[in-house]
Amino acid sequence: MAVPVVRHGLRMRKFFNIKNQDVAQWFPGHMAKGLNQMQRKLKSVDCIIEVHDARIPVSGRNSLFEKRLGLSSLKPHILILNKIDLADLRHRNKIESYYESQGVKNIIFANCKKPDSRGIKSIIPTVSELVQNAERFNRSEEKEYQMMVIGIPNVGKSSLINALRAKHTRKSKATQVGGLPGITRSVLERIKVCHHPKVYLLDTPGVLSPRIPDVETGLKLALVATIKDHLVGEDIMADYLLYRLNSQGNHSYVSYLGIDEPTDTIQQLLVSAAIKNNWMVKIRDHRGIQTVPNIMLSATKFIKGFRTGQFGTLLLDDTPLMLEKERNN
Ligand SMILES: Nc1nc2c(ncn2[C@@H]2O[C@H](COP(=O)(O)OP(=O)(O)OP(=O)(O)O)[C@@H](O)[C@H]2O)c(=O)[nH]1
Repeated sequence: MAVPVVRHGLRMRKFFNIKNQDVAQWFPGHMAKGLNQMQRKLKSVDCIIEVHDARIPVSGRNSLFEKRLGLSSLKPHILILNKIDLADLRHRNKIESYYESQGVKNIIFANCKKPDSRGIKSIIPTVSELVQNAERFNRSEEKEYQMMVIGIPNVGKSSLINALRAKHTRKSKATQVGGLPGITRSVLERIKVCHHPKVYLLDTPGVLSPRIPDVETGLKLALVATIKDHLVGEDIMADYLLYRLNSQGNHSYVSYLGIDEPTDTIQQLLVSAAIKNNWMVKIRDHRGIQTVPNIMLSATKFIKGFRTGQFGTLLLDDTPLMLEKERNN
């Protein structure tokens, strides 16, 4: 346990620290195939659209995309930071300058649930401009543009395709959207998303980086539903969420869970929430059948609160961390 400090009126741990976590076990396997497919299709692509979750604007991007697909060095590349309805973007300019220092120039903040929003509207014009100003190699005779949408699982790639299609063709859903990571598994599907100019998109399966660099990154990926909950454990995810909320002085979980006061002890939070909400479970022990607080249900509800925006807009990456990373590079 790290040394406690008082932050935002709450006595809490200074660092998030869990021991003996083998982060490698959180990697879901079955992911390498997707990248090979994408690499094979690269020749027929004019622009790469990478979607990432704006709540983790810096963490968790797959470094293999850069290595295997070249990104901006080979083809025009746009980074879409999606789910801005759930993300705290007060420091949007810091995110942009961080990426600028990394050579990522084209960033669009978007909400793929709103086809008529500003971010979504700006995508096709940005793509057209980038492609017109780029060397199209073997595709210079082609009138149509083809883009490939890439990203880690569950960041909204299929939703982006549906939003563009709804916006520019007035057609409804073309590709399946899911709340669980890894919905898009099939071969790359080619979908028309705009008539003028003619733009096609290739949907791709979500591909995580094969190496999760540290426990915190793994927990952020799990909280934004990129790694399946059971691989990580809802109790650990809930503990990290509590730590992040408390660090930001966000105690809105108190009223959401109906508990009496903020706490930095996950066990206390889960037990009190279960008792207050009557989330109980029957277990059998040496004394017979007992009714006890269902702390796993509390953890699931707490995480759901985060994912559905009940604690307001949030950022799981720290802006100072970005700046520190920037300095170290
Ligand atoms: N709140 C919010 N939810 C979004 C947004 N975009 C997508 N989602 C939700 O995020 C979840 C995943 O969306 P998908 O479009 O299936 O994500 P994907 O990247 O194609 O997922 P994989 O196929 O697993 O790689 C779904 O529940 C979507 O409804 C957004 O801008 N805001």
